[in-house]
Amino acid sequence: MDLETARGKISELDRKLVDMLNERARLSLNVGAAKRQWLKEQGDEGEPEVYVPGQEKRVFEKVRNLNQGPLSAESVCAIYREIMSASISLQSDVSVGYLGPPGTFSHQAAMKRFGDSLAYVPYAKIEDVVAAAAKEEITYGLVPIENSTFGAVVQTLDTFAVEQPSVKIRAEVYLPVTQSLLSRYQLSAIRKVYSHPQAFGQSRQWLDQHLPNAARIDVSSTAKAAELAAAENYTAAISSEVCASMYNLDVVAKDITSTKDNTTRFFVLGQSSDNPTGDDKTLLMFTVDHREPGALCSALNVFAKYKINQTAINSRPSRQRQWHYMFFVEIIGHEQDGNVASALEEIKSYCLDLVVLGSYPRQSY
Ligand SMILES: O=C(O)C(=O)C[C@]1(C(=O)O)C=C[C@@H](O)C=C1
Repeated sequence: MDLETARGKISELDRKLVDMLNERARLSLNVGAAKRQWLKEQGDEGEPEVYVPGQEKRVFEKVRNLNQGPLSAESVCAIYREIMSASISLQSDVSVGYLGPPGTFSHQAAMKRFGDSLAYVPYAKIEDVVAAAAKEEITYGLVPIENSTFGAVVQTLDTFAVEQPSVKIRAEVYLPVTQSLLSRYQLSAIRKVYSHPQAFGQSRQWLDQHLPNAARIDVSSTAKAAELAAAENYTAAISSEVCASMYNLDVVAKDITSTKDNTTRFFVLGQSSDNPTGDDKTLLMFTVDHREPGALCSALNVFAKYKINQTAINSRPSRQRQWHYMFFVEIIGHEQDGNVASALEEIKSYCLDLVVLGSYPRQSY
């Protein structure tokens, strides 16, 4: 086929594609109206949830399976990400808060999950993102929960303990994370390194080897670190490569993370969890009476009894009583699944307080 013919055919197809995209958009408006109507029938005058992670997972799985190439599954999914982003923004004005400034891994994870058509709002602290989501200053908030190299993000767990009744986890997002050393200086001239404690933890071996004498200063985010390194002499930041161009820095060393496949998991917080999809996880937060021998063990045994798998367990000081802990346990299943509901009922007798932080579709990306 010659150039002119091929371009002519593409142009014809583009016309059809735009028509079809708009047809899909009109259907999405119908979906929005149907959700509103359903809520009204339930006597709820509030706004329906526009972002439905379970439905998006089904759409992504379907288009992946339908795809015959030559486009890669990733390309088709990226296109669909933007189609659904536009669909969300058509249904409602949706804003997503994240730990800023722009360029942080939280920002990248938010963009990965919500696409280009929504409004993004940076906050200086994880606590501020959670509080903003709780007050509905933003529609959704995105917070880091754990990293595959350095473990739990304790600020997020501690914030859940404070804000727990007012936000629900709605979705999880995984983002591959590559840390780099950014600076205006060569390695030998660097005296001080700024970064977030998580990024220092993920790059400790490289730093010990290559910059053992440079001071390591914790700041609120990796993008904040880049901003500071751009303004101060003889300093560097451990940050994302994205921040090099954003803050006018050079990439002095690329991929300094201690482990391969370093990945951070994030939660999307909103007003409610999604409906069960048949493949969900649930995060619980509880305390047990530590004067009772084996209290934690008795609580966890309930999950074994109902054949519920636990995927993670973390503990944080309760801050109410010394040597008293808040446990965070993630299990397979949805709060509304029969076996989970029964286990939650039973486990209450072993817990001083039990909060379901949310149920969300299981993701691998
Ligand atoms: O099915 C829905 O609930 C929709 O709002 C439609 C749609 C889509 O465009 O496919 C849009 C946003 C949701 O996150 C999921 C799916």
